[in-house]
Amino acid sequence: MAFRSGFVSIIGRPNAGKSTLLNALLGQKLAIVTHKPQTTRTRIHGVLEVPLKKKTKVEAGHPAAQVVLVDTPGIHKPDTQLDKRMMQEVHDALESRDAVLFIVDVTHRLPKTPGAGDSGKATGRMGMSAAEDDFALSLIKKLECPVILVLNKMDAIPKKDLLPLIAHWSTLHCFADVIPISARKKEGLELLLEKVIGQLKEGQRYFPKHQLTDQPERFLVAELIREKILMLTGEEVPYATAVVIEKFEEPTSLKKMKDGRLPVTKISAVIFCERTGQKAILIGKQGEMLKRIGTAARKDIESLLGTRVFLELFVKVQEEWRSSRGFVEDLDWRRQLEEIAAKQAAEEK
Ligand SMILES: Nc1nc2c(ncn2[C@@H]2O[C@H](COP(=O)(O)OP(=O)(O)OP(=O)(O)O)[C@@H](O)[C@H]2O)c(=O)[nH]1
Repeated sequence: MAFRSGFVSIIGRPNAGKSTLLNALLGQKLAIVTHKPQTTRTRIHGVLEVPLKKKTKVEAGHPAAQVVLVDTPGIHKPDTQLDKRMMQEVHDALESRDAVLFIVDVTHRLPKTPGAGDSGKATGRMGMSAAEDDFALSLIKKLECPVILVLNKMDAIPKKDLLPLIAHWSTLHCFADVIPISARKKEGLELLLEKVIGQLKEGQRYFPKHQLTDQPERFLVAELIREKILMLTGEEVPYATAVVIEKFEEPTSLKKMKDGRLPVTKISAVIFCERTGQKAILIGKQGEMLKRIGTAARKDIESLLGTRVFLELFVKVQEEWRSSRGFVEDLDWRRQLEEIAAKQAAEEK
């Protein structure tokens, strides 16, 4: 069976489990995950190498493949410049894809269908939920590539609820397949992969075999810091926060030092927030909150980089940055990368 390859975007509403699915398929934490909606702000490429699976009496099998998975921000109606940027990332991720995984959180109650008892009109939270589903569906309706419906969080509902869910979603769109999974428990992923590879065309690798992502480590580091802020602070603070790495000094060698300890990566990061009150929360009494964020992030960064890490964090106020187009665009890691390259080139001259 010839090698297959392709780009597969994972889209869905905030909190559906897109990042959890990406990490589960890759077997490695690439995207940050929290219980808070709108955790993911940019699209993340995760490169998955899948070995050949031979056909058996019970399984169809599949050829070897490279699947480039694209995690995206949750689909929502944009409000601020940051929201607009996040939705642009979703639209970009839907451009010329080989397949799309439309992921749905099955713990969301289904809106009532017309004629089922009362007026049939969904109101309140449920009505809003139906409107958000409609908005998400309107994006996939325009696609020409196959869309697989992924019913996630099956571990959290009774099995008997599956059929009504399939019936409901099948009336809304003609999906290439419907696969129930639990991304958290890693259930149903084999079948999902089989179906995904079934949609890919024969072709060469897009990325070298052992490359996990196109996102450089310094940006993964910024995300790990943001994840700890999301986990440790409440209310509006996490949403008003952006992390920018200002210094990222890697050790010259990854070999252990003479005293047997691992070498050190020196990192400085700025945490931007919108108001002085938020800054006070992020720093905490006698710097206690910033210390907790730093300690938690450092542990994860050390296991990502395989070195010890010296991490310095600073908090700065940038009023209403989420509504500033220029600031939001500067946060884009692809743009930051271009700027770093330009700066280095200027220094070398
Ligand atoms: N019970 C259960 N919870 C899950 C499952 N998959 C994800 N979750 C939880 O759902 C929450 C959201 O997961 P994420 O992976 O961050 O969701 P997302 O779609 O990437 O979210 P956004 O970045 O906000 O768009 C987290 O608390 C996850 O642990 C699952 O299969 N079962």
